[in-house]
Amino acid sequence: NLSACSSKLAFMHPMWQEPLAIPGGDRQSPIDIVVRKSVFDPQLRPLKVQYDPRTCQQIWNNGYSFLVEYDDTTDKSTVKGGPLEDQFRLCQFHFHWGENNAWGSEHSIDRRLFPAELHLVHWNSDKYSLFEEAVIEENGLAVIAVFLKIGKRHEGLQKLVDALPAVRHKDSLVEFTKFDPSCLLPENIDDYWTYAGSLTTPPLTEAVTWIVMKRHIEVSHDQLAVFRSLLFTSAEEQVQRSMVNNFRVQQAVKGRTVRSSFT
Ligand SMILES: NS(=O)(=O)c1c(F)c(F)c(-n2cc(CC3CCCCC3)nn2)c(F)c1F
Ligand SMILES: [Zn+2]
Repeated sequence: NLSACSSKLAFMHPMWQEPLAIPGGDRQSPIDIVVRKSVFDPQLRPLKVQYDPRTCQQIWNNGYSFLVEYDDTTDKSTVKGGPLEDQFRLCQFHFHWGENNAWGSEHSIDRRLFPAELHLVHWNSDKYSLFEEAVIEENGLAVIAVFLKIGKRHEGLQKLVDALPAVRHKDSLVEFTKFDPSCLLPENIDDYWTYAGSLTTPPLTEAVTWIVMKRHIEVSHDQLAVFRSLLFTSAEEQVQRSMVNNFRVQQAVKGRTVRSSFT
């Protein structure tokens, strides 16, 4: 059962050494979302997502995940509404996944883990002029999280899967264009949980408004297996390490309220 697996997770080697001092430390991510403790907020509006596939530029392996990066010099691919007061520009999306299908997501719903989790990273272009600026501000980023389940093949994802062998090693980069990330969103994006959190990778800054989708998407076993063929290590390193279990350990909720857009 999953509880046994999650306790086993505790003994797994986390992807990186957790820093001793964390900035602030009272709104860290990821967390377990306890559904019965979430609070319905009728003032949460529908999310407005507008992505232009022409802003898609490249994929690179940063040694934590593979990032699909977008041109964020104009407001062509944006998210607003929902819990957001401002407009946020898409800068990249990436995933977190496990060594098998029993775990891999960063967030969980009532302790239920998923085999993988998609993060669409946006920064507040109403208040800041660069991602690097926004990443240290408390209302700087908005990340949309979508859980992945194993099931039927995801046709839209296949173009991305086919490009992954070209970025197998850390620091490799390949041109990747005309990809519309809205194909990775569930049909219904009106049902989500939202809470104040942080980046789950360094610099772990407490800059993120998290928007966690209630509905998951399906990808095939073979598609997810290609994610696991990536490497944490660069081509020069002697010992190659498979890029798997690239999720952070879950953090204390510390009195935060998780709001839901649905009852
Ligand atoms: N899991 S997450 O929380 O959705 C998540 C994010 F939100 C991120 F912003 C990043 N992120 C990290 C950098 C390096 C920057 C290098 C310049 C200084 C700022 C960090 N680029 N994007 C990231 F890697 C990630 F995993
Ligand atoms: Zn992430």
